[in-house]
Amino acid sequence: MTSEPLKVAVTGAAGQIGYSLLFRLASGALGDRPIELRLLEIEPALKSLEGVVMELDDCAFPTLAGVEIGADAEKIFDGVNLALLVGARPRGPGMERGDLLSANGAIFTAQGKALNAVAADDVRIGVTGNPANTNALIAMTNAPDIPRERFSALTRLDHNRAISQLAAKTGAKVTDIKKMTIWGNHSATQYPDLFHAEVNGQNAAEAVGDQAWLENDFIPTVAKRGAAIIEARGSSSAASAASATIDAARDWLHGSAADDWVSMAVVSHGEYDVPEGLISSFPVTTSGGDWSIVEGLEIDEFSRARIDASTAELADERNAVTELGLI
Ligand SMILES: NC(=O)c1ccc[n+]([C@@H]2O[C@H](COP(=O)([O-])OP(=O)(O)OC[C@H]3O[C@@H](n4cnc5c(N)ncnc54)[C@H](O)[C@@H]3O)[C@@H](O)[C@H]2O)c1
Ligand SMILES: O=C(O)C[C@H](O)C(=O)O
Repeated sequence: MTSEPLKVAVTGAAGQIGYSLLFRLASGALGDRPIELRLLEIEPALKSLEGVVMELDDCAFPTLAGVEIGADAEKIFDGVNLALLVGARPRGPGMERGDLLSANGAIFTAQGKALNAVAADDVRIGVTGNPANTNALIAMTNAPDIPRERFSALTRLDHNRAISQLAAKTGAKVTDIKKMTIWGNHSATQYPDLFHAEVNGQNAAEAVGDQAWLENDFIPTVAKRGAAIIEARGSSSAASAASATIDAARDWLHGSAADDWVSMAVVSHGEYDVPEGLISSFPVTTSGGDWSIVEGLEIDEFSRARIDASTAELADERNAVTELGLI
């Protein structure tokens, strides 16, 4: 195994999510391999980022091999093995994530181009900044030399939220819950699926045995959790988003558990009739740095309608960013 540091870029590093994410990355959340952080920010935020770097230094983390900061994407992304694209404006109260398309889309055009030019051959790119799926699509389209399968958008937070809600409902431990799936967009149309999930080996929908709860409580609670947090905190989820960003990156690099799968928004090749080329959330397993969509699940009418609604929204977002000239 190489002891060369893993070069990890984080954008928006001086933001809320960055303030949690950087310390977890630096303290070994991705494993024992030393890590070199490459932190990208806009010029006005660099001073604040310098303060965060002082704090990173002060932690004396054994796994932190170096930190570089800057506002030039081509310098910061040079040779990176993992790029976590967090930097983007968050939504405020009353906004939908799709409202951020034009505000944030341009960031991902430029960053996709920069990654295409200078990232390491083995780069993996995880997009957390909203609207995450379509931002990942923009970055992917602007990076034609990087395989499309190296891009993903974060739906792991939704996945974790769904596990937590189901555990609370059934009295099970979160570790007793397997095979959770989030389908579609990281938005209010997402579909958290209990029909393929398991609680202690039992089908989750059967274990719950309460279709009204599933439809009127579970699905909307998970899908609208981001808005509930904005309403309560006055700003969007940060520590939980950082934690999910790490869960997703760790499983992508090191592999998912043998008896389980995870949710990742990845490029569709037409699986489950999701239109080709969209970045949509699927059940995936990961191994050796690659993901594969779990195939062969039976999709009933209830699930079909919800997957179709969310992927229709993704197709609309793709049309919108095409019209904006971003892809
Ligand atoms: N996918 C998810 O599950 C999920 C969860 C929570 C938040 N988010 C999203 O993550 C994003 C960041 O959230 P936050 O709370 O950290 O926001 P924040 O406003 O606290 O931080 C964003 C940071 O990005 C920086 N930035 C802006 N443009 C940039 C650019 N071109 N290059 C580099 N940095 C840039 C800003 O200066 C700022 O420091 C938002 O879009 C938010 O909606 C996604
Ligand atoms: O909801 C938001 O805008 C923030 C984030 O995407 C979340 O799900 O918490």
